[in-house]
Amino acid sequence: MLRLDGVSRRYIGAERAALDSVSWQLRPGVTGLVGSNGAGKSTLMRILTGSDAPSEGTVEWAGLDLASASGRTALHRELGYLPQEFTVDRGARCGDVLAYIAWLKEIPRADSAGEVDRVLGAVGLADRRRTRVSSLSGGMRQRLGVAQALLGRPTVLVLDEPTAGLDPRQRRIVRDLLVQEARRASVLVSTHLIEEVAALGGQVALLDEGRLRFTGSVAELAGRGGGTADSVGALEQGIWAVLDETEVDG
Ligand SMILES: Nc1ncnc2c1ncn2[C@@H]1O[C@H](COP(=O)(O)OP(=O)(O)OP(=O)(O)O)[C@@H](O)[C@H]1O
Repeated sequence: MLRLDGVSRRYIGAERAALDSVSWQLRPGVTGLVGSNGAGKSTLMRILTGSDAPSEGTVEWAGLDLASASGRTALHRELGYLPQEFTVDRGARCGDVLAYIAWLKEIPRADSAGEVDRVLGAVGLADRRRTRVSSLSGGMRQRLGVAQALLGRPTVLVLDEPTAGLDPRQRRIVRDLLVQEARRASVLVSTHLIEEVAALGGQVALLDEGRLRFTGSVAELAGRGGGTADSVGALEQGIWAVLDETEVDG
């Protein structure tokens, strides 16, 4: 279980904490992470994956503190992460990029080629193994980023806006893929699209100005908005209701 306890993150010179006393754990299945621009979603994801350290509080994976090298190593064996800015050598071929990441992930050499083909197929890039990254469209590059996160069948998947820049059909392909992955993994997906949260189902975590304002199921959040989980309008209303409630509570 990946877990945050009292986590805050203050960037030097910033007026407020990017994350403020967040205690939370990532559950099995899919969780949509929502919040407005600057709410702290990417910061939370960097801290959860051990890419950044909290200013206060602890992050634990399977009982090990991510402040320790052993904790980070244990997590990285199980983790697939798509950071907000996924950058790779544009001159490299897609298959080589993935083979290199497979090597970093310590996937056995005998399995590497098969695994590269599997993840390329999963994101609809099966025919792009020898294509250079520079020749991909923006949406294809984004899907390559999703593909690298899937290498090695991780049990924890953290994806920062994986469907950003994808057309509706591709968004759906990636979304269905994540729902499928969530049958055997804990999947955290940040998004600005409420309809995406509805389509993913599962859990929702709502961040606002660095504070975790809601965690619960899509159905619960929609219920706060006076509707059912399949209603995007009810989910939007639910988010507003949560933010209003918290303001009143101070
Ligand atoms: N490296 C940094 N240095 C200083 N401030 C930062 C840094 N990274 C993020 N911030 C600030 O921390 C806050 C949270 O940013 P973060 O990127 O985590 O939000 P977000 O919810 O992912 O936003 P978006 O939806 O726009 O991607 C913002 O106020 C941002 O300006």
